Amino acid sequence: MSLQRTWIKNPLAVFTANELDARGGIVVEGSTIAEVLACGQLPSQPVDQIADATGCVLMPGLINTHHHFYQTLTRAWAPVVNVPLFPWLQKLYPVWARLQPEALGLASRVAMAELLLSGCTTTTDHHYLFPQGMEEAIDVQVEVVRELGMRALLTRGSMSLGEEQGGLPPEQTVQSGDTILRDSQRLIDRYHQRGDGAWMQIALAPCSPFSVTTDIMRESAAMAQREDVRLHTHLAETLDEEAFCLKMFGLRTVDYLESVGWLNDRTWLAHGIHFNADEIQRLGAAGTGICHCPVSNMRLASGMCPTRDLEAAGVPIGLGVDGSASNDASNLMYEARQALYLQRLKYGAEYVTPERVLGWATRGSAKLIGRDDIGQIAVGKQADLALFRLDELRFSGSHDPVSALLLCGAERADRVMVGGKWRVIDGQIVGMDIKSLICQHRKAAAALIADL
Ligand SMILES: Nc1nc2[nH]c(O)nc2c(=O)[nH]1
Repeated sequence: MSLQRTWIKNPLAVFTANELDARGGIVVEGSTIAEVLACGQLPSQPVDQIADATGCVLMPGLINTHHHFYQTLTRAWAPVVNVPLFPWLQKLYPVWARLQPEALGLASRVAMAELLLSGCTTTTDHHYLFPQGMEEAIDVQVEVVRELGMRALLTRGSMSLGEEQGGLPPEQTVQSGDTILRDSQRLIDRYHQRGDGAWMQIALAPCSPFSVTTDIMRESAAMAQREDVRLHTHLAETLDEEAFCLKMFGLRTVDYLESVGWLNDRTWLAHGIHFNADEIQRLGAAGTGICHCPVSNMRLASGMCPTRDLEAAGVPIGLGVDGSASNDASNLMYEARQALYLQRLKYGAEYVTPERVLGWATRGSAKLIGRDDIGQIAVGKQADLALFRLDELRFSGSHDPVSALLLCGAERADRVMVGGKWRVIDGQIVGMDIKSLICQHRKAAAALIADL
């Protein structure tokens, strides 16, 4: 049986994340991109369907490389609106310790729906809370990913260093090393897909230096190498974390990372702000990736990721929205806009261009999660695509369409395709009752903080 061929025709402009000319549109065959047409070029063979992209910017689906979906239940919670990371976490841990599977399912659905509507086709999630009753948290998320038809890299997060051992999280939120490793192995065996076109992948993600033991860092690295899966953690997010590492381990953060076997190209780090020049060179030599989370870094006043210095040293840069208790939006286009403006303050307008930032959100993010089959428009890549209409009021009078996406504040895709299937049409998620989801999610969010 021949595969269905769809010509996405007549785009106003195309951002390919490479040097290709795709002004003639692209042909999708089954789940992949079969033809990239230069200006005026026609498909080489007949097509079954035409998708009219008139007035739209066509681009690769965005890729989100850091999130905590469950935190959509604690957005804009008054007690933590005006505090930095450590007190923010200490106030929130007891709330999050109440999380149960149904609420996690709703939270994950809300986060992914927001991402999808912002043009995101692949997301990661860093889930590190497994209180009683939540042993199958990642399994719950797998079901939601499948329901929404996105690609995902779900990370098995963990916390094992409780307050009694000098860590930050309370005892009821930590697990034993054995439990963490057993579940990590189970999830890899059950869900991790390999190769081009993978829909579901698993990575290992001990939470942060102040919430996990060195043993679990080392053992996770060993398992990741044995199973060939990726490693993820928070690092160098705040100066409090740096002080913690110096006090607890007698090491700066990157030395600590190296000491536990993580300074390599299997690892990508969330935030990556507080590095010195030598550490930046070492991260680059190792090929360790950094996920820049500008909104969270501003919200928690954590600092500013040194993206240009990192890139100059060879560090791959991607983008992430971070958890919704510190952003509080799961909109990757909005995040890209914030990255553009924040980074311009440090590195100037000439370096921090819309194309560079969209590159971080697509091809750069793909590299962080070890994928070459997504994040750009080229023949043979997965047909993960986003189309943004530029006929809304906010774009009126704009000239350069790709720049306009960020400068005029695009926030909602008109159409989104994942692996050749339309998941968003006319700005609506296919088959999803958003009103009902909001109603259930709001109830779950209210229940989580009730009586506190
Ligand atoms: N922005 C965030 N940083 C963190 N560090 C840590 O241990 N947990 C978190 C988190 O949820 N968000």
